[in-house]
Amino acid sequence: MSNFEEQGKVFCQWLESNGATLNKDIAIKDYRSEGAGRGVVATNDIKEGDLLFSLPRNILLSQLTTSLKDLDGIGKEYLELPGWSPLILSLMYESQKQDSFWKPYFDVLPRNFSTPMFWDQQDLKELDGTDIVSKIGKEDAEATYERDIKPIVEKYSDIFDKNVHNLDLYHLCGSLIMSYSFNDELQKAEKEQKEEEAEDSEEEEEEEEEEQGLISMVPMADLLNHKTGYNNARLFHEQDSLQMKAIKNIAKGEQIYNTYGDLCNADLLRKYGFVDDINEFDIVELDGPLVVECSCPEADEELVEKKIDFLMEEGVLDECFVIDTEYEIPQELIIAVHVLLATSDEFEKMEEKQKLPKPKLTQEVKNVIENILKKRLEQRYETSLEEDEAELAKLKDFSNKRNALIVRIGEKKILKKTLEKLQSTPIVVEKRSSTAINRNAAKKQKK
Ligand SMILES: C[S@@+](CC[C@H](N)C(=O)[O-])C[C@H]1O[C@@H](n2cnc3c(N)ncnc32)[C@H](O)[C@@H]1O
Repeated sequence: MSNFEEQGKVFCQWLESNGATLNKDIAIKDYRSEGAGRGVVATNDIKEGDLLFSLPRNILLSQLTTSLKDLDGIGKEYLELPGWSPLILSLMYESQKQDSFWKPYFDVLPRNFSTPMFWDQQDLKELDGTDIVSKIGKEDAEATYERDIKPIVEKYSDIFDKNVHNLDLYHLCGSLIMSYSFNDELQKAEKEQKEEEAEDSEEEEEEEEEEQGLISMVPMADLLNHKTGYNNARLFHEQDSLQMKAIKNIAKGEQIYNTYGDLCNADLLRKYGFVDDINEFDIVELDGPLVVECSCPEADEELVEKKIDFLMEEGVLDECFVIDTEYEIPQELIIAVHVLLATSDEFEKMEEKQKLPKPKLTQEVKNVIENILKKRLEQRYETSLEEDEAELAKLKDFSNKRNALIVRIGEKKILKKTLEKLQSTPIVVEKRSSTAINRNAAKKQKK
């Protein structure tokens, strides 16, 4: 038996000896040849609704279950850290503790990640032009390390070793949380109750309401891979346990897939380090500045700022407009372009009445949006769609370059198809007051 298999076996024994139950018709399987690490397979036919495994809450690893909380001194302090920091610190601690309760679990967790956070400059270059670049967040993560983690590690030198519990381990644990954790709603309720009993301050209650659940590591549930369109299992958060159940009939030999959400390839790559060859949830973002630049290239800056504020207040303009695999132009984008094209008189009226124009696709608006799509397609990427497709055909591995190419190709296809669809969409001819006529009238009045 290989070490890889042996670790899987020990992990299952650990689960069962701690109260978990595993359906006899499932098994852990090695999917490394498909670039997917471990996964879970049906070893016999499974029926929709069947329990695949049940996990008692005490095996979950969270800021509330880690043995860190029982150590003198530090207890309260790490729990008060914001965001993921309490769980990151818990993982940093438990992962290096030789007699950790979760040792068999850590032994099956990866130590390397293929997310862009860990790519070298050459691979990162492959992402140029895509929506991922601005979202990798390595600098923000490192700032959090300096602010929240490092001071605790240094302060409690009897618990932590700064040479071991360092930035590398922090990145590893942060990446584990990013790609393996779950939000446990029921534990959140318990946590709230406990903390409310301890401190009944209004401010804290407000903070907790904003939380989405208690972020936890859920051994075994996190062994399931994801494949868009193939989801056949779901985790149910019951009072005493977490239960993974089949949500479809699963035939013998099929892989059991959880869902990580309806994620586009850019998000799958950024958070999980893989992409789907075909992904119906792919999207492209058209960012606000590009829309403004194409709609009013020479307009007076003050007016443009006012228009942007107005659009944001009305909820039309956000950081970006999103187009998906339906290839439709968002109504909000059409409205935004109308507002950005408006003369100062027209805009004054909109502001006065607090009324947005209708999302009519006039010739002028169509031209601007075509230009936005062309610019996004032609100016941001260094290669063409055809070049990318030819390059992809040559690659047989699961490399970072291949993943980046698939993201680029997905984005470019959406842009091209949206452009084609827009070009074949008939325009709305305004009977009386087209924007252009309004503009001329406004100019005449001024004279
Ligand atoms: C929740 S874990 C699933 C278990 C994981 N395969 C393992 O060996 O530990 C999520 C990670 O599994 C891998 N993964 C999940 N689905 C995948 C897929 N369809 N193709 C490639 N890798 C996948 C990615 O590395 C992802 O970050």
